[in-house]
Amino acid sequence: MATGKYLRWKDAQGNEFRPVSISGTELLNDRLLNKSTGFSYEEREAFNLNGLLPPKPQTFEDQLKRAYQGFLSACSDIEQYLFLRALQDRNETLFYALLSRHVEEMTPIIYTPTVGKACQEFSHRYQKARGLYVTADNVDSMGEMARHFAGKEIKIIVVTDSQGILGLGDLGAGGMGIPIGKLSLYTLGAGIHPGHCLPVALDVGTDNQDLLNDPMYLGIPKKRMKGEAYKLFIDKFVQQTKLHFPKAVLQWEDFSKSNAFNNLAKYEDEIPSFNDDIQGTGAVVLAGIIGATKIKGETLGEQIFAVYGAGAGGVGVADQIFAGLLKEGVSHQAARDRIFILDSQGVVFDNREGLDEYKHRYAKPVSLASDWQLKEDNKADLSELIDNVAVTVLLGCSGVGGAFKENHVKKMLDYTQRPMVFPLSNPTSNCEALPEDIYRWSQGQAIVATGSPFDDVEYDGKPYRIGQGNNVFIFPAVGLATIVSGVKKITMEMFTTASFALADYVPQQDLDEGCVFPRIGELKAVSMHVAKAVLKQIQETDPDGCMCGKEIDQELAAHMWEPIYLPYRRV
Ligand SMILES: NC(=O)c1ccc[n+]([C@@H]2O[C@H](COP(=O)([O-])OP(=O)(O)OC[C@H]3O[C@@H](n4cnc5c(N)ncnc54)[C@H](O)[C@@H]3O)[C@@H](O)[C@H]2O)c1
Ligand SMILES: O=C(O)C[C@H](O)C(=O)O
Ligand SMILES: [Mn+2]
Repeated sequence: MATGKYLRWKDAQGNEFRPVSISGTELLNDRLLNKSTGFSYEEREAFNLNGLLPPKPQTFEDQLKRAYQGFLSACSDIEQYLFLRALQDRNETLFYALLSRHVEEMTPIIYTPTVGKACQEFSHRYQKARGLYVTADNVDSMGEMARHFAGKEIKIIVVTDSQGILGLGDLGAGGMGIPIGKLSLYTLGAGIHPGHCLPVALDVGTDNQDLLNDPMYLGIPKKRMKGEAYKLFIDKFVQQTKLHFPKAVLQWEDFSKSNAFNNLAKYEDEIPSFNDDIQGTGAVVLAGIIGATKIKGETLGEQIFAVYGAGAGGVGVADQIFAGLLKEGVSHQAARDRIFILDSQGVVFDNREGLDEYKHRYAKPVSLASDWQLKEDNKADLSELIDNVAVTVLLGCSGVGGAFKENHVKKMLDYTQRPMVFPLSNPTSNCEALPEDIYRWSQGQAIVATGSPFDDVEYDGKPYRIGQGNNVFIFPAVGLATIVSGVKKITMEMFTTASFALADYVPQQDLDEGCVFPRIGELKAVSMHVAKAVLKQIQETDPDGCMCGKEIDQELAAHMWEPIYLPYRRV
């Protein structure tokens, strides 16, 4: 639990209280300690708050009511986002209590899809400082910057360089919205104390010309740092992080594909870290596929997979499917043979010049297509792949809205009664197909999941709930398990375990109705279930290691933060 200013103590009678040493406006301006109108008469007296608040203290429930009214009176999704962010910056306890009472309604506001718009409009909507902006000019002084967070014991950092924000691309300094949103889900979903969370934006410039042309742009108005200079900068950032935030787990988020793979490979043995787009996405998608195979009464090894989009998400998904196939006993070669990846040039064949390193393992021999009818020799697009290969699982990680068409889904029905069609790209406008179209094209037979949230769809008089295949069902749990256990390396096996645990969580009734993911409203229960499974695996893999002799439930409970007010006593 939190140290320093945010301690929880018990007195001799067993009454819990928080020892607080600050007072007056300093206390009201501390987002982790502020109770605002919730300070009692006694606390107002003890903490020098007289005259600083409207006279009548309010109950927590009334504060929540007022906050919810404020949320509802905001007239658009972005206004609601700004309302919630402002509340978060004033009073985190109230913010998380409100969120936890309205998870389904508010997650799409603080997270995908609205957070995408907030990142795009960042410079025009900026309100208050949060997190760290690390640049080439200040990276060497991270020690000094870290002092602002002294006493908070940073345990989880989500960092982006903003080059691949969702499917929206390079958003420069505006990408900061993503670490802030992801970390809110760490607290909401995994109970991590908000004081332990640090959002970081690495501002290395931007290649987004619209931002560079915008006089209001708040980031460094220069082209992106690249090559050796970029690598050196990232290295400095990691070394400084290890030094000044020695307890932190590092989550890489929304880096462009090559940097995503390179940074992960370079540092995963050096600092407990993972790339959410690669590994979190891989695990969540495998879970959905496992659920769908249960619906179909088939195995993973009976499927043929087309992963549309061969970047961080797509190759991460391919890697995790590969691991799932191996776990089922399928051979390396047979597993590779069943996974096709496509990028902007179509199916990845081995005749490509300058093929990116991370795509090699799924490149298919071009001879495979020798008898395919192709518009262009040795090149196959998605239609041509599905015309020639009995694809049963179609996964979208391309960021290309509307890329999945009727002919793709219809053709899959020739190969299987229940095709899996997961358009996973975010935000909503980048989704490869609308769920209602997929149901129409497949006469309700497709098993559908999307990355962004969608309302239920009615087809042929029957309602369908659209499962959200989003890494939110994985990263808070894996991050929590890492923090709780103190493991030094986050492994592929931890993600595979998380994936099977998530699949296990989905009740048979949901599967019967064709839905392979839990409701977002269950995020906390899901995260606890998945984190437990990962902790168990850590314990079993290394019985003498960091989880030796520890009771998992107790360890988890000791890390849980609840958004409630404790009485304050002056120290
Ligand atoms: N649901 C989730 O949890 C989740 C997780 C991660 C990423 N995503 C989404 O996946 C998308 C991609 O993210 P990323 O981080 O992998 O990006 P990325 O840039 O690393 O990869 C995008 C890939 O799509 C390919 N592509 C682009 N245009 C294409 C086209 N016309 N046809 C086929 N392929 C094309 C690119 O070549 C690249 O291989 C984004 O929209 C993102 O929101 C979703
Ligand atoms: O942020 C999300 O909603 C999921 C994922 O990390 C993405 O980049 O799209
Ligand atoms: Mn992401």
